[in-house]
Amino acid sequence: MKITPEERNAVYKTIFSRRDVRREFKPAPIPKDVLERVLLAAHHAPSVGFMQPWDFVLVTKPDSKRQIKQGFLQAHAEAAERFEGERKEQYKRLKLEGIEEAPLGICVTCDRNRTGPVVLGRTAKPEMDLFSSVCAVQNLWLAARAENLGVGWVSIVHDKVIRDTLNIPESIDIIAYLCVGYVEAFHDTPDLERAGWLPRRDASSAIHYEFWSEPTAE
Ligand SMILES: Cc1cc2c(cc1C)N(C[C@H](O)[C@H](O)[C@H](O)COP(=O)(O)O)c1[nH]c(=O)[nH]c(=O)c1N2
Repeated sequence: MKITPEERNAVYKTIFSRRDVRREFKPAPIPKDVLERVLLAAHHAPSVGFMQPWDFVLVTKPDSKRQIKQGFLQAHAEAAERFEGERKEQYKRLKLEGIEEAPLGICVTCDRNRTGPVVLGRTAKPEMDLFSSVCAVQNLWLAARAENLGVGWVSIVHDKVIRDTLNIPESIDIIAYLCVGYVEAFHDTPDLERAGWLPRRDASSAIHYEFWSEPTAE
């Protein structure tokens, strides 16, 4: 099956216009068929040894969101102390989650024992199962964008809060907590870029031919 130029353009459009969304979530629920398509796309991610270590815990109860939001507030306050001076003040001004505003939360997990102790492709690099679940996150993120759904990844929460709130067993790793919902708009550039936190690196500085090369001073 060949991808047509129009289809290729749609893929690139989706990739380049995907954003991490923390604000402007609309409360409208996500139709079941739309959510099923997005989750099916996530489930079709690549995985080491085809172990498919992920699960998706769907969170809609206000009480659960409230608990996770409380966890965010605590971790966020701790995080602020790690920055200094103006950077700290800038950090505190950033909006870094939409836990209660988004109609849906999705916790993506990784079952590191899913297919037994020896996994094809994991023998030299055991962390490959975790990376596989991250591939599922990215598939979900892009499929959601193609459905005009915003996704925001919230990692400023200790695992224990999410584990306790969602009753996730100790044997399962927590990979991501995602806020999902329709949004007012997708911005052209990342929030952190617009806020002056960091610029996008020049793409060419990330590409090295054959050997590692230090970035040249501009
Ligand atoms: C593993 C991981 C973890 C986080 C993020 C991303 C990833 C990949 N990002 C989103 C991040 O800030 C964002 O992707 C970049 O700023 C680039 O913006 P776009 O995603 O292109 O809009 C993120 N954003 C945020 O507001 N709160 C958070 O806790 C996190 N955590």
